[in-house]
Amino acid sequence: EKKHNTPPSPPRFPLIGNLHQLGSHPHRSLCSLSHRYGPLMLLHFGHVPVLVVSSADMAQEVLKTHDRVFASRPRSKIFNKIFYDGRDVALAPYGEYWRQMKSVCVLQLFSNKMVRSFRDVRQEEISLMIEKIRISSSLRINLSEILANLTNNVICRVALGRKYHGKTDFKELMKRLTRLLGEFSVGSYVSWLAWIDWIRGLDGQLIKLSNDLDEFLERVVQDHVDGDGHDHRTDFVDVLLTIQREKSVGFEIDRLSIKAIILDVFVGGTDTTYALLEWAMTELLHHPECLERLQEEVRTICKGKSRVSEEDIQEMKYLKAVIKETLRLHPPLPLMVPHESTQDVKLRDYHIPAGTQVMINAWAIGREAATWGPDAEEFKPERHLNSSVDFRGQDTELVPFGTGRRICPAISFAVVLDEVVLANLVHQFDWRLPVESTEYHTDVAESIGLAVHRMFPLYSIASSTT
Ligand code: HEM
Repeated sequence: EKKHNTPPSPPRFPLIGNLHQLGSHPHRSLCSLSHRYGPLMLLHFGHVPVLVVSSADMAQEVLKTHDRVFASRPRSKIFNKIFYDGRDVALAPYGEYWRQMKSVCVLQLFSNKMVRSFRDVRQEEISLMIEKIRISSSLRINLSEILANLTNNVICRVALGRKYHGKTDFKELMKRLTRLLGEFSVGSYVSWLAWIDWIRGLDGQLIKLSNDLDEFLERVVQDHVDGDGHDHRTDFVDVLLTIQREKSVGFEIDRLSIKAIILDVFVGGTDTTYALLEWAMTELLHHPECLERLQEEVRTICKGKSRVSEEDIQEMKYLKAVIKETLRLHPPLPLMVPHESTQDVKLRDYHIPAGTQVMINAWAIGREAATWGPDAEEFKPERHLNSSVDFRGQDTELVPFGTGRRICPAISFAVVLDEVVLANLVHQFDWRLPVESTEYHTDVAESIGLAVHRMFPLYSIASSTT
């Protein structure tokens, strides 16, 4: 029998396979490896074979041509413990349950109508943020913290109907969750032995956290059932409870599914949406000429207005280019969410067996010189002004939200929020870096974990223009 052709693999160690090559920023290490071994590599994380995709062409093959074959997710004991055994959307295996839940997301939770209905939530939270910045005008502020709070507040109000403060603070739970998931992510598989020890230590934490999260979500859903303590606007829990009551989507959705979807919204939506804003401000502060150009656009279109509205945004071409360029260089989920194949398939000349895990390096694809030219590493929003390449799923050159069946269902939701926040920030204030930080920060350290934001907070100085 003819031997199957497998994609090129870097040499590996017994037991750990290629884990030692990942380092703390796997998207970067995998990108370098792909320069040597090609856009389709077969690595081994421990004993698990993982296919790594690092070019727009190969992403086209995997996520477009063979979309259906690669539309499942690897099962992970850890993630399943937290995410209600894959009853959420993001980690559900490909199949009927996932299809129904995804369509609830696309048609009901993140529809254009729904996104529009939260306009005043966004505006109110932006006004609160602007006031907070204004009282610290000319002082050094922790902009990262301000942006993280804003994102968290908006998503809390949209999903749960109100902000949750207090001792069993949801924010605190989310912090614990992100930290734990980050530690479990490939970035921390430092060495096999250390890894085993450390899994043991984390196990207890995991069970405790998963119980705390469930208790919190249970309370939120029960509050909604009882009609307690949230505002009159229809939030995500309301929508899901209505579907449950009316059995309106042709399948049973129970309380577990509701809690699982809400958890997805927080885990998938908060850090990502925040990271995009933080990177956009970081790049603008390092490229004053871009900041100036953006300010000129925003201030011309909103001349005489006290704030930027969501209609104004539609005309702001440079603003959209800034967001796009930030997503290209800093995709908040640089390795997206892992996929898994459900059938044997041939990719180019390679045989890929069913059950293969796949990582798509959106970060590497955004920096490919073949697509983006010799200045691919540079922040240049102008490059998008006369280009039709977009991130909404049609072009595999830019895949910060993925593409194909598993594409992020909340693109508009996230982008509208980030655009209107960014426009208001530069409309109301002039911005600069504190003197002591301008020199070192040309290559800003990235955090470790699934969603990549800055390792250290962005401090900056705002001066009010009004
Ligand atoms: C800038 C912000 C965001 C980015 C960059 C982002 C990126 C992504 C990516 C890369 C995927 C995986 C695609 C794939 O596997 O092929 C994804 C999936 C998903 N995202 Fe987002 N996302 C963002 C915001 C949000 C928000 C705000 C929400 C919810 C409120 C959300 C909910 C989801 C869900 C539920 C999935 C799973 C879809 C599925 O498995 O079928 N995302 N997102």
